[in-house]
Formats: sequence, structure tokens, C-alpha cells
Amino acid sequence: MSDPDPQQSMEALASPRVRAQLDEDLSPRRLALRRIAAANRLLIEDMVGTQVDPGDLDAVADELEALGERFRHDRPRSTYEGMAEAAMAGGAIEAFFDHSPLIGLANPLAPPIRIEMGEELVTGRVTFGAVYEGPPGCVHGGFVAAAFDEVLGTAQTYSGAPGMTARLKVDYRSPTPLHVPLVIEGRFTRREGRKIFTEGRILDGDTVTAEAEGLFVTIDPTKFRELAEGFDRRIAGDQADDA
Ligand SMILES: CCCCCCCCCCCCCC(=O)SCCNC(=O)CCNC(=O)[C@H](O)C(C)(C)COP(=O)(O)OP(=O)(O)OC[C@H]1O[C@@H](n2cnc3c(N)ncnc32)[C@H](O)[C@@H]1OP(=O)(O)O
Repeated sequence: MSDPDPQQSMEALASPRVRAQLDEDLSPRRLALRRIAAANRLLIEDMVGTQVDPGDLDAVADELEALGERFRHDRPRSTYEGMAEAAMAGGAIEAFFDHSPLIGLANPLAPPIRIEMGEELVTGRVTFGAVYEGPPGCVHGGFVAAAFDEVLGTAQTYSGAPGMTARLKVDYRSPTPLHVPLVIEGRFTRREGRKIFTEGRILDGDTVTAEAEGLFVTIDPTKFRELAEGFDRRIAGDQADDA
């Protein structure tokens, strides 16, 4: 496999993550989807430990089920649908990052992490709410790992030939608190052939709550297309089974 053009890789993978979080030049559809996600995110957060009167809970469930009907799909979906075509046509790839489960402003599951890219350092800023709770008052360790995957996944783009996560090692140093602004730092440290090494840490003020090392392996960009095509084939197969 020939090395991807570094400039093209950065354009394709790194900056769209950052551009995706700007509020500039948004279509009315993207703006509305972000509003819906923000309302949904707040709803999910507020549901934790809700004080709604027990006698009203069934009525609330009825309302939510009715609302859910408006979003119902006839088949499983992928947020990457149409991405390859958009990339080829010079379309706005960043719109797809709106749906990322970690940074996506149009994804209610995303905390969301706000990403900044400096010359050598990626900084993620996030406040995890109650919905991410593991130990009392603290972030679930799986979400700590997921946050590292996203921030180190961004840092690896400094290699010029980004790839997929092959290995992620997390050291949990002290409990990571909920409801507190956290800083997640990520650095690209070195590249050996297709292997890209990164490291990072999570800071609560001056306290390091977790450290991580991530290994990424450069892949041929067409692998993303193959993954998308595999998804389409699975869905087509499921629909044929249902017919
Ligand atoms: C159209 C535009 C599209 C844009 C899309 C934007 C998408 C954004 C997506 C955001 C995504 C966000 C991020 C996500 O969430 S990525 C999601 C999580 N990651 C995955 O699902 C990856 C699954 N794994 C794989 O697909 C393959 O295993 C990969 C591709 C990683 C490597 O398989 P491949 O067959 O290619 O390579 P290889 O096996 O010959 O290995 C090569 C070298 O690497 C070394 N090695 C490998 N594994 C390990 C390991 N565990 N520990 C230590 N070393 C390991 C190996 O020894 C060898 O070294 P050496 O012997 O050469 O020294």
C-alpha cells in the first residue's frame, strides 16, 4: 500500500472534526438536528433520578413513544451513508462528524467533547453528566476509554497517515468526577511504518485522573468504503430475510 498524501489525509480526517464543531455556515437542517440533539441530550440527563410524580410516568412514556414514532426508520441506518460520495464531490464531510458518539453536536449520546487542535497538542474539553455515571459521582471507566479513543484518534492525524485504533491502554489514576469541566490532552509521539503511537491524559484541574497510550495502524482509506459497503450488504441481507 502506498502512503496516503499527508495533506489530503489531514483534510479528510483531522480538520473536519474541528470544523464540524463550529457554528458557521450551517444549513437549516444541520442547525435543527443540533437543536433536537441538544434537547434530547438534556432530556436523557434530566431523566436520571427524575422527580416526576410516579403517577405521571406512564403519561410521560406515552408522550415519548408518540414522539419516537416521528423518527422511526424502516431499517437500521449508518451515519456514513453518502459520505464517500460527498467526499468525492468535495462535499461537506464535517456534517458527518455531527453524528459522532463522542463529539457529534447532532448526536444526543455525545457528551459532547469539544476538540481543539494546536500545533502539537489536541485538547478535548468535556463535562460528563449524570448519564455517564459509573462509581458514585464519577465517570464510568468505559466512557473514559471512549474519550481517549476520540482524542488520541484525533492526535494520530498529526502523523499524516491516520488509521484505526489497534490498541488502547488506560491507567485509571484517580476517579474522574462528573459535572466538572475536564481537559483531555492527546499527543502524537512517533510513527514506525504503519504504526502510529499516541499518548494522553485527563485533567481535573491539576489532578491527572487517567492516562492512556493508543496505537493506531494506518489503513488504506478505501477500507472505510469497504466497511460502509459491508454494512449495506448486511442490511440488504436482513431486509431479504424479512421479506
Ligand atoms: C471516505 C472518507 C472516509 C472518512 C472516514 C472517517 C472515519 C473516522 C473514523 C473514526 C474512528 C475512531 C477510532 C475508532 O474508533 S476505530 C474502531 C476501533 N478499531 C477497530 O475496530 C480496528 C479493528 N482492527 C482492525 O481492523 C485491524 O486489526 C487493524 C486495521 C487495526 C490492523 O490490521 P492490518 O491487517 O491492517 O495490520 P496488521 O495486523 O498487519 O498490523 C500492522 C502492524 O500493527 C501491529 N498491530 C496490529 N494490532 C496490534 C495490537 N492490537 N497491538 C500491538 N500491535 C498491533 C502488528 O503487529 C503490525 O506490526 P509490525 O509487525 O508491522 O511491526
